[in-house]
Formats: sequence, C-alpha cells, structure tokens
Amino acid sequence: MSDFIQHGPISTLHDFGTVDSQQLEQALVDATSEYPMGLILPVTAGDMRAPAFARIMDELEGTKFLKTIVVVLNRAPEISDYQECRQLTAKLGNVCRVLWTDGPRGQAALQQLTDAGFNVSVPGKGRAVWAAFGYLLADPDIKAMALHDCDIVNYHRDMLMRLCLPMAHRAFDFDFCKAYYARVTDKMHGRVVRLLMTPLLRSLIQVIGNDDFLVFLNSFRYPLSGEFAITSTLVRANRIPSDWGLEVGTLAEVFRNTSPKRICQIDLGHPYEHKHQPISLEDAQRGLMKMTADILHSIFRTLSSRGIVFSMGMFNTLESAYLRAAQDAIRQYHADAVINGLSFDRHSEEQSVEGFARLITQCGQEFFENPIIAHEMPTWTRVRSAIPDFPHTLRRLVEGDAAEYS
Ligand SMILES: O=C(O)[C@H](O)COP(=O)(O)O
Repeated sequence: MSDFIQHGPISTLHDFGTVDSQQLEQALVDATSEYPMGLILPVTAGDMRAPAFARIMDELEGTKFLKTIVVVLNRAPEISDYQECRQLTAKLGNVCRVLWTDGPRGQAALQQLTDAGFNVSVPGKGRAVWAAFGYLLADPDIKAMALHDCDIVNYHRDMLMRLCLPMAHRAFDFDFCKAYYARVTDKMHGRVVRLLMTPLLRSLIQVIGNDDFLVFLNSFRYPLSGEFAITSTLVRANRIPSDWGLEVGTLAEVFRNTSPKRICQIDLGHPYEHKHQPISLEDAQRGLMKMTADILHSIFRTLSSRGIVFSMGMFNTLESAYLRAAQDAIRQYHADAVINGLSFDRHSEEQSVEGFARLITQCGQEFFENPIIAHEMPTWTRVRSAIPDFPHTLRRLVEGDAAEYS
C-alpha cells in the first residue's frame, strides 16, 4: 500500500490497490474512443529474442485501447531480423506495424534527412523512438503516444493501462505522464537513480540553489524510467537526445514546452525487473558509466541553457557535495533494505558512488571545454518545415518493407 503524499510541482498518481485490471481496461476503452492513442515499442534484435519480449507480446495481444502499435526495430542489420520481428509481433494483428530503421528503406529515409542538412547519424534508442514519433504523427487522429522498454521481465498489461489512462481520461488535461515503480527483487536495483540522480539533484540544489528545473526534476520519483506518455502536440516540439540522456533530456524539454501542472507521474502498480547492465567502473564509454556520463552532460547543458554559469571550481564543489549526499543516501537505503529483509552490498554501492563522483569532474571538464556538443534529434516541427511529407515517407517505408520481406 502506497502513501498519498503529493510532493513537488507535478501530480503524483499512486496505486492504492483499489482498481482491478478489468475496471482499468473498461475505463481506458471508453476514454480512448474519443482520444485515440498509439504505443511505441523500441526493440533491438537482441532484446526481441529474449523471453521478456515474448511476454510483452502475450500481454498486449487483444488490447482494445490502442489505435496503433509501432515496434521500432533497431540494431538489427539483417533481413532475417526484420522477418523474425514480424513473426514475433504477428499475434498483435493489424494494429501493429514494424518500423525497421536499419533496413535499406530505413537507411534511405535517414539519408534523405542527412541530405537536407539534419544530423541523424547517432544510432540508438533515442533515434528509434524519434522515428516512431514521426510515424505516428502522420496519423492526425492520434492524440497521444505511450512508450515503454521491451526488456521488462515482469511486464503486465496493467502497467501500460495505468500509463495511458491519465492522458486519455476525459476529466484530466495532462500533457505528459511518467511512470514510477520500485525496482526491487531480493535487493534494490535502480542504481543510477538511487546512487546518482537522487544525491546529484540534492547537491545541485545545494550548490546552485532552488532552480525551478532542478526542483521539477527532483519531484520525479523515478526520473530515468523509460515509460512515459505524451501528447502528439508536445511530441512535435520536443527535442530528443539520441544517447542515454533520452529520459532526462525529455524531462527538460517537457519542462520547457508545457507547465508542471499538466504533468503527472504514476505508480505502475507492479514491481519492475529488467535487464541489468554492468556498471563498468573502469570505462566511461560503457555500461552504467556511459549512461551516467550522458545524463551528467544533459543536465549540465540544460542548466547552462537556463543561464547558470559553471566554473571548474563549481564542478569540484559539486563532486564533494555529491559524495556527501550519496554516502548519506547509502546509509538510508541500507536501513530500508535491512528492515525489508533485502540483501545489501554496501561496498559495491560505495564503489559505484566513487566512480560516479569521478565522472562529475570529468564530464564537467568536457563540458567546460565543449559546452554545446549534444547528440539531439531535430524537432518534428523543424523536420516537417524542411520535408513536410516525411512522416508519410516513414509510413511508405513500413508498408514497403512489409510487402517486400514478409
Ligand atoms: O534505472 C536505473 O537506475 C538504471 O537503469 C540502472 O538500473 P538497474 O540498477 O536496475 O540495472
């Protein structure tokens, strides 16, 4: 049972365990009859072959509240990858489309953008999601789009329904809904949220002050969740980072393009388990260290765009403040873990924090030397002003691949 605290400028929608799946589904079917929604599933060839994806397909089979499901297949170079993806998604029926970014048509579409002067060269989840947004924007009926990762081991349809309902519900006017949950099994996961984001935001507020964006970011219970829903109008205006800054970069754009009172976060109602990456303490280009570096760059860039002037001295202060805040947080997690009978490896938590702390000054130095480097996809408003038909190009691509390779 959750508490009912409302904390910070955004609305928090808890799970009190008082609504069952049938009630949720009925409410959503009613609401989406006037407010059609799409779903985006970014998946790699590797992840589509894992059991989590099969489970997600089983749970989504027969859903009646989605107008379109776009499975955006990336990091999948072979025609056989595409064909396998079509087979794995076949049970979703006609509402499902596979958008293959790595095939000849996908590559030609990216080339068209490059020729028009857009930098779309960085592959990954950000670019895949961006392309799926464009695909759905070609349908003027779709009012909002939801998105979730495809490595959720304990996926349940309720999770998606809870994510979609705040957007579609007739009595609400939310522009953006972000998921939160406990990443807990026999131990606490969510290492980047727990050990980096939470203490980092506390220390940034301590060093910089109560900047509105920092307070906003700090009010999310799980700022790195890969699950959110967003209106089509906001999708057009949002810039999307193509690296691991996707989640915090999206929050920064949402903060800029709408108002906190039109933003909510919802408890997905189930614990969340997914594929865990290695932390890679020795290599800032891999694993959670790379994720952390991209997040730090994204936050520093956003703060700089809000007029905050950084100095190397400030990054040094931030590293010390972060270390202290992170050590305090570890003490709190430890007590929470013990009380709940979870195992807790204090030594590895401390090692992670020390690695993240080093990255603060390292990324600060990089940012100092080159503050405007960002791997961001262009906004859809800009793409459409340069190539008005481009969302329809993506539609033709999907239909062409389906006709040729199926
Ligand atoms: O959410 C996070 O903090 C990162 O994705 C890492 O998650 P994990 O510790 O559950 O692997």
